[in-house]
Amino acid sequence: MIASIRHNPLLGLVPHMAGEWSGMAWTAVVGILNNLALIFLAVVGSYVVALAVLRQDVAAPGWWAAGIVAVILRAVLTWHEMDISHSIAYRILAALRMALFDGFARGVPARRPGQHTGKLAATAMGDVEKLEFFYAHTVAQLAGSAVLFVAGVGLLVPLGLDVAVALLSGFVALIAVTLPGLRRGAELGAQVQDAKAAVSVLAVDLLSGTREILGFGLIPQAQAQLAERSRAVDSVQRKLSAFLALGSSARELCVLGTVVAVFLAAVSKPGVDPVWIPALVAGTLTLLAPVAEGVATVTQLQPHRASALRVLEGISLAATVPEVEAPVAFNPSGPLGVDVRDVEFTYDGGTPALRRTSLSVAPGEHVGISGPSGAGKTTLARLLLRLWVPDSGTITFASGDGRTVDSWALPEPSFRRMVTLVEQDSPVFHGSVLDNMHLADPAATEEDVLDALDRAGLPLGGKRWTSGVDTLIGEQGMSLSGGERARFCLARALLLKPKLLVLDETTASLDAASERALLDAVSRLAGETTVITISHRESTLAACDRRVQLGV
Ligand SMILES: Nc1ncnc2c1ncn2[C@@H]1O[C@H](COP(=O)(O)OP(=O)(O)OP(=O)(O)O)[C@@H](O)[C@H]1O
Repeated sequence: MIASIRHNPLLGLVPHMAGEWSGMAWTAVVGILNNLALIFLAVVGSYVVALAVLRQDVAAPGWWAAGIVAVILRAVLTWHEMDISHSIAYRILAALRMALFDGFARGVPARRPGQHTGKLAATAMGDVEKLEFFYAHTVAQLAGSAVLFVAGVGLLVPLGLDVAVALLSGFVALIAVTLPGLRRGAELGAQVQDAKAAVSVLAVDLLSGTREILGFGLIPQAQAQLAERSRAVDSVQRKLSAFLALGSSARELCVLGTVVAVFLAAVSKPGVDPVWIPALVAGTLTLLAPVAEGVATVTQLQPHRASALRVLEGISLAATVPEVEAPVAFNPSGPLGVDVRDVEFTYDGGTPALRRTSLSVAPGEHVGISGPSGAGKTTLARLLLRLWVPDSGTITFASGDGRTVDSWALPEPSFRRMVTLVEQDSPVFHGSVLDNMHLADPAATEEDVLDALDRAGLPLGGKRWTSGVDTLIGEQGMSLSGGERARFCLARALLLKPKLLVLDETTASLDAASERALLDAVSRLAGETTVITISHRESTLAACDRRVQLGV
């Protein structure tokens, strides 16, 4: 798949905008009609002027009427062309971004060291915007100028083969002056893209490290780094702009030369009425100008191709987990037991993170898992959550009445409601309490949310929560204390009434009182939820029915 899209990524993206094909074709038709109206206007205008200058004659009313109709048509068609290409552009933007975020959602949990949010953001923003204009406008423009050019050459043939050949030679010259710069243009285009992605990567790093930057007094260095990378974009962008301007001037010279050649070929032809010569020149000029632009566009497609490749790679990110092929209905009313049998897991290119591990947890049991740093405790939690697939071994769930099912046979939606994870740094998003709770369960009512918060030991009372579930908690949950945040994330998980709850170092950074409040909340789940608590803290492990040591 990746090999074939590498070959022609611009074509590879076309199926992802299937809903817009007819709109794109219609834009091309409107573009052709608009260009035709322009050519017609140039021809009529030149004819009327030539008649007045060369013959001191006034054109018949029909010519004036035709000119006025052409002006009105131009105005209407230009507006319509812009209108439809803008609305298609927005829809293409949305279609590509949705496909891209789908890909990110599938593939990003695997997080390889080379992956960076800044690069992904640059792809989702810059690359998609560049492509949106290309598909919504440029493709139609290219198709339109190609159709008109072929028609124009055909129309000139009856006037004389040499006139048509002059026009064709102009086209060849346009390509000839553009081709030598192809590679350099591609190199500069790629450099611009890389430089922009580097700014995006740095911006994401700086934003996520704001506290460290302030804490270590690194503001001048951060500003200098950002300025340096921005200057790098500016410098390479200026080189590219100068290079493109040079190419554009060369093509304008070709257009001028072609117009002169057509003029000479036409005037040397006996029987051609001189009053039509200016019209022929104007027609040639208006026909050739968009072709020159089209040649420039086609030969400068490398950055678009590179953008399309990045977007396609994002869209086609391999899923970190396979689709459930033969889903099994399994929805016990009570807590879920779990049997981990000989499970092994290694991250891409790494050493084994979890070595041959077996563990049994009975329905309703509260088991504590400890072990040295790097033993694979978090990895096990993520395997239990089906974020990754074990390299070998099995994970089986069991109901209280003894029925069992392979983890990978459970349909995704019911699995996500039954098994849930709260980590030490579970994300809390910008927005209200309710917004955050709706991430877990979009159908949760205010009462459900208040109940879950109560059960997690964080009742919304007092001045702090005057707006109740509408209280804003700020980006990354910045207005919550560590203890509140842990209970808030626990409440979000409890909203789902999970049958297996995995807590990964949830109490790690809490003081004794906050830890107690959270453990009390967990102990109230006894009988309805199986709990696996991963922790280094003796006090947290002491609250478990049983302990298991990993990596010894
Ligand atoms: N995304 C990843 N890519 C590559 N290697 C990873 C990744 N995540 C963890 N590892 C490696 O896998 C091993 C197990 O990590 P894991 O986080 O599961 O250990 P842990 O027992 O939870 O450690 P700690 O107690 O320090 O949290 C470690 O050697 C770690 O470096």
